[in-house]
Amino acid sequence: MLFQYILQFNYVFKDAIRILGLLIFVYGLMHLYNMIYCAYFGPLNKIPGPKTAFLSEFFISLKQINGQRWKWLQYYVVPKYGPVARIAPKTIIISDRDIVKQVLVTNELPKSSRYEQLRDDKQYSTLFTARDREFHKNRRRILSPAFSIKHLTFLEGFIHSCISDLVNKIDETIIMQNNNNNNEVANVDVYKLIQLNALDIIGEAAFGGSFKLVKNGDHPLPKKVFIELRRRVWQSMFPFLRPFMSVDPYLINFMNVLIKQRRQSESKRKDLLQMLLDTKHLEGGLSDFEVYDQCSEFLMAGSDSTSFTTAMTIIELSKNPDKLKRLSKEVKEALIDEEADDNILIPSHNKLKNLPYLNAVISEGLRLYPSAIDLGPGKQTTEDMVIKGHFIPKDTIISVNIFYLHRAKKYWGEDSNEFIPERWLTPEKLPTDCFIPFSAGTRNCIGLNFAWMELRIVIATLVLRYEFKDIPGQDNEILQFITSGLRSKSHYLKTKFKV
Ligand code: HEM
Repeated sequence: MLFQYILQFNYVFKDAIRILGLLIFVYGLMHLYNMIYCAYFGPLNKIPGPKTAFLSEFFISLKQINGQRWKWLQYYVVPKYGPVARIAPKTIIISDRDIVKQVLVTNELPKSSRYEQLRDDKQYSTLFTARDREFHKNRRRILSPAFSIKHLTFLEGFIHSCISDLVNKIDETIIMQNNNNNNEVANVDVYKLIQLNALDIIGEAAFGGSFKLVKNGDHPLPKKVFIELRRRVWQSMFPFLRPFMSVDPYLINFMNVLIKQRRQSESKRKDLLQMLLDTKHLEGGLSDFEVYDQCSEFLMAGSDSTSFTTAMTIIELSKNPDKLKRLSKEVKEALIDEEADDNILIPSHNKLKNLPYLNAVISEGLRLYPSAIDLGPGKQTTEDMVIKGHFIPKDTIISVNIFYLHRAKKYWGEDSNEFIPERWLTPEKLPTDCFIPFSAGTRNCIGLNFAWMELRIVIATLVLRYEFKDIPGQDNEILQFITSGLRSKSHYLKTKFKV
């Protein structure tokens, strides 16, 4: 009896396995058919591009993981396939000024669904990851006062206090390397220090106080936030990993304590954190979780981006002594009657904001080294459309090639890859619509004014106090994950005090 039962169960079990196998096979076949159909016969098949990349997102995800996606696009895909190229089953990259304008400004296409994967909690969007037009408009309206010209004066104080740490650190390095002789040259890792300085500034502006990274070299919070960013990038590329990856409780605890302390404290700093907390009573104001989420976003969006441009601009100046000299002369003359505080002169933004050569140098830095090389997660079409003769079906993801627009010879001339700030002194001759380091349209960077202020003050302080000379032969390979940076995370310059 038992034997018969086992035998019968065995038959049923085997049949079930066979049916399951057949179902999996049919599903696989359908999936393969869909993949091949979408790749080579679907509505995007007229757009040129590397054929293997049409089959699956996997190819581009692999390049994204090791930071090389941008190089593949700039030096292989765009030269070979032109201004509208297909780089994945449903993704194209555009490298044409008119098309970019249409996508970002005229049609204002919404962000792609990939931004949802970058959220901590899929239900809660931040300003950066918002897709719904109305939600974004409302959130932007609420957050804009924190970045307004009026509020920048409060934020400027935070920048100043962090820059004194930066200057003290560089001074200390010069003095230490030269056995207390102030007139000698030292090798200073300017790239690294500028990166730490930008994090300290965001710490001051959005987390209640500087992380003191320049001074002490370490603080767990920024490290954890960047691990968190990596987690989100991974889950955006491989959504099935989401259930296995959770946010580090340290981050939430840190912010919870900070928010609680701030709510209880009498004296309120006028920083970004406070501005966000004060929205609680407004319509559409932020909950405590959203304040935490938004501040973390400022840290991710506002530190590496600003520090990359600042550092690369200083590195370019160190390779171009005549331009460095011209800039420091302009800054020095503008500050002739400014008093140094504790022997450190950190210029006020008011004195710097209209200096033509300083602005030209920064624009050139932003042009050659835009931290958002292309708007990777992209925009998404909401209906079929024709762009400059190309049929683009609904739900296509469109990546915007900022790097190409900034460097194309056809827009900027034969010297487009060279660092020539002078070109900005006659802006009427420039293709300014091809200059979009902060993106364009309603989804442009909310931190634009803050970033410009930081760039001006940091660069002016440094060129006023030090002479820099490049040390050739260092690894200058750029990697791009969400923002870009040097692979080596360091670049040394020969640095000495100005006489
Ligand atoms: C040189 C420095 C910076 C550059 C080049 C830059 C660039 C950009 C770009 C290209 C975007 C559009 C991204 C997209 O569409 O996916 C953006 C958006 C954004 N940036 Fe920046 N950024 C900089 C500094 C900052 C700073 C300092 C902050 C904040 C403290 C910040 C916060 C944001 C936020 C919150 C958004 C989303 C805005 C929205 O969707 O309304 N950025 N930035």
